[in-house]
Amino acid sequence: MSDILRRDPRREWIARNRLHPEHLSVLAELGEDASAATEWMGPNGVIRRNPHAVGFMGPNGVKRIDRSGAQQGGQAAAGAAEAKDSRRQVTIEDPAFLVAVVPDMSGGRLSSHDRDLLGLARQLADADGERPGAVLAVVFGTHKEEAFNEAGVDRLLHFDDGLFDGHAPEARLAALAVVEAELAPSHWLLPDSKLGGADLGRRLAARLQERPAAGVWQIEPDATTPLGWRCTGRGAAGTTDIQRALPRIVLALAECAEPVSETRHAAQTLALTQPLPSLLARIEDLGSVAVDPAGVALAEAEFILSAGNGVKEWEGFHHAAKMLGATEGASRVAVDDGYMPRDRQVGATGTWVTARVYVAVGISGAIQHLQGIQSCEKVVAINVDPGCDMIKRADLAVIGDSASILTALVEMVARLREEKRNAA
Ligand SMILES: Cc1cc2nc3c(=O)[nH]c(=O)nc-3n(C[C@H](O)[C@H](O)[C@H](O)COP(=O)(O)OP(=O)(O)OC[C@H]3O[C@@H](n4cnc5c(N)ncnc54)[C@H](O)[C@@H]3O)c2cc1C
Repeated sequence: MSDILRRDPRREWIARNRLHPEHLSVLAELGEDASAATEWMGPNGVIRRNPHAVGFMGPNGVKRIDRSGAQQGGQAAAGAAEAKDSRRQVTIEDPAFLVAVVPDMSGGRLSSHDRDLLGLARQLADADGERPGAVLAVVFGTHKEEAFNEAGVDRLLHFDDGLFDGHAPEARLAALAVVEAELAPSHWLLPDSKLGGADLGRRLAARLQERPAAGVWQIEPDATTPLGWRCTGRGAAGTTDIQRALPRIVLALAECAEPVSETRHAAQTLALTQPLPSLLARIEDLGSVAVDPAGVALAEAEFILSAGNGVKEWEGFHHAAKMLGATEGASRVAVDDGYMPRDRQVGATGTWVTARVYVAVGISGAIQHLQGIQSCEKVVAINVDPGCDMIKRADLAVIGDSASILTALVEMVARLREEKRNAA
């Protein structure tokens, strides 16, 4: 019997349609307790979600949604565990070709831009089911990433020599040239970002004497082009979109593709057989310069501690920001009330921030504020109201009084630093 998955669109439709008379029996057939089923695996391995399964029946038969956060948290945690377990394992033993991705790895981890790029690479690698390709991640310097497999990486080439740490475009380019000579990837994908990818990608294109596509935000199959794909990228200083045949070297923007979320890959380590050329670098990285986080522009800050109307002890807030090494931000109310300067306002009419960690202290989560933090990677909310919109948006929520939580946080950080000092 063929092992091709056969879909039954009618059954899938019934599973989604809670008003259908056979809804419960079809959910049960799919192997779930229908009353509790919020997620189940569809026939093609894609996770299906039933938003109507959230909540509970009140005493008068009306459905209630628990806004205390307890149910949401529980479901989210259970959902995360389930989603983790339900990822389909994909192993590509003998790839027909390689798609090379050079992530920025800012802060030693895959950024959301890097993950989007890996999603784009998967589109290229998985397009032909008969001839699957493998996604090769080329990573430089020391890193802390542990989930290359969940981000869609089949092969991992790690250059961990200290030579590649910091700003080392010449050494990195030399290594990429060796990868090109030895593995000849079908495509090179780099983030079109200020964190190194844009510069390295253009250097690589010059070295390989190939014209790259920059500012790419979409690719589509197109049999009339030499490589079978066309791409759309921003052009004319971001004022227009340009479509062209997809070249081999692609510099892609954030959100160019959906990051991988439903499969787990081998992330098998590769090593080159050829040695890297010895190099006399003309650029020397003297290391990063410590800056006062308070002076960092909000739009560029990586870690923001932001205050709202729920902050009552301002001295404690400023002390906490200093202790944590965070850049200060604020809601409009905190600014209008004169507690924070106007240039610290986050939101639609303030600054749109892209921090890796955004801690919202006593901020309710009005839509104008949430707009300004939509690109933040992780949001932590400190609030007395478990039902407020900021708690719903947050990846981690702490329910309680802002002053006492910040005091406890500062004490904990001081204690940990002390312990580290004593151990050293
Ligand atoms: C055109 C327009 C543009 C706007 N642009 C922006 C913008 O760019 N940025 C922006 O921020 N707002 C903007 N606003 C305002 C926005 O609508 C909200 O009014 C504002 O964001 C609310 O600020 P807040 O969350 O600090 O205050 P509140 O809404 O008053 O919320 C305070 C929060 O603190 C919590 N809290 C209270 N006491 C404590 C305590 N002791 N400990 C912990 N938590 C506590 C409360 O539960 C509440 O959730 C705009 C509004 C308009 C109309």
